[in-house]
Amino acid sequence: MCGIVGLMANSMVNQAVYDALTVMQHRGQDAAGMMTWDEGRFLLRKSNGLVRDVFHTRHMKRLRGNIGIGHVRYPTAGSSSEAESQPFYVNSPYGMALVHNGNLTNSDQLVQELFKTDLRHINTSSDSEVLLNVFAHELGKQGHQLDAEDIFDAIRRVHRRCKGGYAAVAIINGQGLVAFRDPHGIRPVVFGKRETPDGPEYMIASESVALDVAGFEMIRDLAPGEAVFIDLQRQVHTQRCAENTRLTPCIFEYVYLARPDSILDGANVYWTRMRMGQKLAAKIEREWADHDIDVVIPIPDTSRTAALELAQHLGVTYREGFMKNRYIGRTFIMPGQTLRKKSVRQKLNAIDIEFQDKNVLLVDDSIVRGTTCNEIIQMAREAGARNVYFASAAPAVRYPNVYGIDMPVAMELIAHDRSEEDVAHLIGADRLIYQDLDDLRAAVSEINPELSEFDCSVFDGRYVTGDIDPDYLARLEIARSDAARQQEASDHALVDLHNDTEEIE
Ligand SMILES: O=P(O)(O)OC[C@H]1O[C@H](OP(=O)(O)OP(=O)(O)O)[C@H](O)[C@@H]1O
Ligand SMILES: NC(=O)CC[C@H](N)C(=O)O
Ligand SMILES: [Mg+2]
Repeated sequence: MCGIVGLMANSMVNQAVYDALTVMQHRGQDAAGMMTWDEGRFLLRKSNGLVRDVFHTRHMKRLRGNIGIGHVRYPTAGSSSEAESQPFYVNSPYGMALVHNGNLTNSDQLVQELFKTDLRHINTSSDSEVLLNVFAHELGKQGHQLDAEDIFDAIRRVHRRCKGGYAAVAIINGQGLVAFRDPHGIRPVVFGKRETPDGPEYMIASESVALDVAGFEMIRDLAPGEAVFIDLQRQVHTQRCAENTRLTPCIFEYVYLARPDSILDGANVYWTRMRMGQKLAAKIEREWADHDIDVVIPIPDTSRTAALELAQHLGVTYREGFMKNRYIGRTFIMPGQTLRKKSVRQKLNAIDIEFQDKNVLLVDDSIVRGTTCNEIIQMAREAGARNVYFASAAPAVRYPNVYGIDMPVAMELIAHDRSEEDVAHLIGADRLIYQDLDDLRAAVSEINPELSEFDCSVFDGRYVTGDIDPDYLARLEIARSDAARQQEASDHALVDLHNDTEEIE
């Protein structure tokens, strides 16, 4: 899950793109980038780091133009080198730039096809460069006088060729801004409008919170397989560009990935997390009616919403027993296990009096590798807790993700091939309670009854695109385990637009 944004405005877009990326920083902390279009010229700045570190005043001054796209990256393919940060650019046809959230599952095959049949070279191991080149190649078949129908025809063929989860926004030189979403709607994308005295402006983004901060009214989510094209006259064209579409959004967006103040596919993320807390409380009442929990303590940040609701429904005191260092980012999306582990201790510190001689129920939104709960349970014991119970607002994460969340290796998941008792023992909890999958699904669909199906692959091993088999997962494991990535060189030279110099105009 990266964050993407596209903006067509009537004045310079650089600051609004920057602001949108800042509010989507939680979707990717490795790299950030922006490409603007200034009457026939693309301008680029991208680099490793947080938004505030990547864009300095001199870069912002250079990013001129009324159309722009931006990206915050959390790599799920290739390396975390600067060369693979986004946006990507190709000069033919027209000149195009693209940002992508998600992960293509047939990227290797597409690289071969692009090289052998389409005569296109992919210079990195990023699937997003592949997606851009497939789109560019298909657009190149449409002839000279491009209109909305031509763009939609090209996207129709992109959907036929590309498999996996993808939400993308692109600028086509001299034509406009275009966005599309995969036929299963796995990754989110919304678009909105803002009226100005000079006419309407449009923003497309991964999460509605980006529209909120910039004062855009949400129009709607893109439907699965749908594309939106905004031409230079600010005319909006939309079309469903895939057959057999089925909305099965990634349920992990509601559990952890998205900000609680976003609304995705008509479901308010905050409300869904409240429901998760309520349902978890009901499970505890069902299965452990005579519990002896003295206090419910959340593990900041994401679990707070569910934990407070859980405590209220159980009628147990809720206390903030862990203080979070606001300057440390999300640990789950950090690269490498050593860094993640170290960061949990730097990020969270216990307030001893909330633990001394108490039976505490620690609540997290999910347990993935077990990095956080391992450390936290130890900290609770060090702080004097009598018994440490642990509850997860999501079911056990047992299977790899292949659609844009970087958990590609089953063996790295603490619950893979293990019973709940085994996990409880391993993390050192006196009791462990996981949410049931049906309850998690209900927590979202009760908020928006039109949402009935989800990609729940990390919980049930069922991959909605139907192209994932054990061989695929075995190959992914070899390529993307933490161990494999440690060996990979991360300093590939940046081959891209050559206007990214440190020069000040
Ligand atoms: O079992 P693990 O592999 O540790 O992964 C799960 C943990 O990681 C996430 O927290 P994170 O620190 O990324 O972000 P947050 O501050 O939004 O909770 C999530 O909220 C869990 O706490
Ligand atoms: N998390 C994502 O959406 C990643 C996008 C893309 N696959 C990359 O690795 O850059
Ligand atoms: Mg957390």
